[in-house]
Amino acid sequence: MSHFSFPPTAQSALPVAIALIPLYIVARIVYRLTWHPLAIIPGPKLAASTSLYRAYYDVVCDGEWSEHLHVLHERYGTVVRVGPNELHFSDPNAYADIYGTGSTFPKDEKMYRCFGSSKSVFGQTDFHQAQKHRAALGPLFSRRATLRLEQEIQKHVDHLISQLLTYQKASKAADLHLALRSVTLDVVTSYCFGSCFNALDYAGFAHPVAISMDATLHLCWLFKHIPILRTLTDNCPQWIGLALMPATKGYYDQANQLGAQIDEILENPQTLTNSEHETMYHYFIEHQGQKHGLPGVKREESQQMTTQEKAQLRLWLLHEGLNLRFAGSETVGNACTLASFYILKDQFVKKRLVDELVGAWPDVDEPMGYEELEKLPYLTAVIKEALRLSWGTVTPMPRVVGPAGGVVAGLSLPPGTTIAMGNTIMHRNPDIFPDPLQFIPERWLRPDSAATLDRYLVAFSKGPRACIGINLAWCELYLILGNMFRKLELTDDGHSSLKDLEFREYFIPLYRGHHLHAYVEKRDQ
Ligand code: HEM
Repeated sequence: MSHFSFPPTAQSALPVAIALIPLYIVARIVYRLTWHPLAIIPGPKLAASTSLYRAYYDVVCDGEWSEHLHVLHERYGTVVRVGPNELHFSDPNAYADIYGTGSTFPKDEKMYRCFGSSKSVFGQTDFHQAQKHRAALGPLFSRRATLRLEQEIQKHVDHLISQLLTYQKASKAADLHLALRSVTLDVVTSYCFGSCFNALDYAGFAHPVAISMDATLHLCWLFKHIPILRTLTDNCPQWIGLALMPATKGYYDQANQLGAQIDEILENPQTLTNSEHETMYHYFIEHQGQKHGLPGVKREESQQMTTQEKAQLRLWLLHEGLNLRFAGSETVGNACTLASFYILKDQFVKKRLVDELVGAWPDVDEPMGYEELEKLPYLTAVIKEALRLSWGTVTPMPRVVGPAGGVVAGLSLPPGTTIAMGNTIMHRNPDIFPDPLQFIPERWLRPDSAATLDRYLVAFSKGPRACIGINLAWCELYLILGNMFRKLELTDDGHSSLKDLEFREYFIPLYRGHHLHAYVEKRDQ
């Protein structure tokens, strides 16, 4: 007998255990289809049986889930069981119950861990822990703080205009998609970290971070459905990651850059005094961190921190930084690109917008601030419509019902149920937004629109986990679009079509079509 053979009992138990696996799987499926508390909710049987149903649409169909949800609601009604433990809603009232004021549902760990920033405000799934983070970071994004930093934002917008004007001399079309991605990247990095990526200075606006995002975003669904891949990626040496996926270079570059900045600050917090304005580091390190029970530190105490404490704080700041960079640039960039697309395609919209801007801002050499721009009704309507059709996030943001159960749209839900309602479902509801796929700024000009429409614009989500950067986002949208269409005569190069706005769903929309390009001239009057 071999020295390595199993004892007789284990030897006979192993085949039995193997034989029981299929039985267990079948029993689980039967349970899910019959006795499970969600068994009465309509939906595809396959979805109720296994989460591989969703994985198929996420991974194999390349980010097709949110589109598939529209089909499911057509077929099954306003509540659909889309996974063994998961419901998706389309009733507009459900949105308020899931996300609105008073909602304390935690975020779904299975989804949010795939982004690899669990310590950030965004990645914090626990409701109460997230509120502490929001209390610490919130003041950086208050309206007052944004107004204080308006000139900083304007500086980048001015640079965008002058960089676009270089295309006038070169007589070639500028890549507006990358230009807008670059300006939002520069704004968010200088606003949050006090050190700018200078993406606008790259030839063709092709900063590696702007490029790498599109090239790596699709990995998130693999990470979600095979979590070990996330763990391996986070822990493997960078050179292996780079060898396997050269497109991750931009991601690693920014993580290294941010990491170096954090190390410097932790080593010598006095460097914060040299900063031109307050950044996320000031809010966490100086004012708020400790106050809210987070691993914050006061400047003078940082020298006494143990290596372990420093590592904890470093990871926390890194996650926050990486997330803010992502959350703050792609979203605003997408909304600006989409607005530009429709403005350039529709001469009526363009004329009405330019007329309004020229009328309100006759002398282009005089600055026009955010607070004046936000009073312009047509510009406001264009921005709202662009937010509606750029969706914010396109993946329904999953929340989990707590141990006490919950009620959504009048339906009682058992503990542990994952619930969501996607922004595309809300923004494409024809009862709220007739002709939902058409870009119609005029819908926001109706006298009753503030009362009837505003609450259904959910691009920033709603409630206690809504976008923390909303004030900064609005300010950027007004300054970028207001300045671009007042100061420049932009003409579509004729190569983009509606097809290019078709997206794959990777939490945010991923546009793979031809980038919007435009010829640029200076507007004289
Ligand atoms: C047009 C621009 C923007 C849109 C449409 C947008 C949309 C959203 C949405 C829908 C969420 C909720 C995500 C979820 O529940 O999983 C969110 C959260 C968040 N956003 Fe934004 N966002 C924008 C700009 C920004 C900016 C400029 C920043 C900051 C630099 C920012 C930072 C955040 C953060 C930190 C969260 C997480 C909040 C939490 O989980 O409590 N966003 N955003």
